[in-house]
Amino acid sequence: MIVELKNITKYYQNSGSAEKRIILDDLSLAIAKGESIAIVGPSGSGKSTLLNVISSLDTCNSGNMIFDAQDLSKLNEKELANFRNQNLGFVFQSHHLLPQLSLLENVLLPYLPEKDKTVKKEAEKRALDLLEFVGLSKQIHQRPGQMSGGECQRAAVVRALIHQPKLILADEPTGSLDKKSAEQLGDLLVDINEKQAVSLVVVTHSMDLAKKMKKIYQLEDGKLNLL
Ligand SMILES: Nc1ncnc2c1ncn2[C@@H]1O[C@H](COP(=O)(O)OP(=O)(O)OP(=O)(O)O)[C@@H](O)[C@H]1O
Repeated sequence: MIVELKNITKYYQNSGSAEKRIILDDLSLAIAKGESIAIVGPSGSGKSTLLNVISSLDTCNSGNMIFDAQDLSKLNEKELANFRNQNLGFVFQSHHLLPQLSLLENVLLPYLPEKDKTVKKEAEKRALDLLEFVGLSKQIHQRPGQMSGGECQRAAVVRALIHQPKLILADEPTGSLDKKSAEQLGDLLVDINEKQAVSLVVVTHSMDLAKKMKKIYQLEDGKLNLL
């Protein structure tokens, strides 16, 4: 398993109030290595919260989160940050590329402080290969403002992959795209999941995107149901 959530409970409680608002209710989930899953559910059902718990960006009130056989509850903040940097790739609804940098520079940004020339060269080779894989090899020197929304989002996927993560977490990755670009991005994520040996968790309102994943879970009343 790449991810095992065991009996996760997460609630919010206003200060001074005894009432708890339960978002994740004794929820368990196992994601196999190489698997792709979609999490769907009504607005406010806790999808982003769940994604944040999986990525260790958010804590839960009880339960365990195991990643690749490692119990994350045993790690401190600094160790968690290292864990995220090494193992996870994030794709958001907006691409968050820096407008003043070229596409290639954006993708290689995490390697800017890198002093080891071999590591840098290898990252550059990976960046060029991945940019070719997503069909952007001709645009590597263009800036985000000179590219379409779909192209920027594909570049954001490459940025998420550049450090060879084990798991990609995507929160509404097609939410800002038109139908055709959304379709292309969904296919790209599936292709990457299958060919780059990376597991994939996608949170979305789009059933078109969800259906491309191997499993679809519906989050409702704090519980996950396999559709
Ligand atoms: N820091 C917080 N304090 C209190 N309540 C919060 C906090 N963060 C989130 N919530 C509540 O938790 C619930 C779940 O939020 P979440 O963003 O996970 O839902 P979602 O399913 O991703 O929604 P959407 O589909 O609209 O993005 C919401 O009702 C939200 O208001």
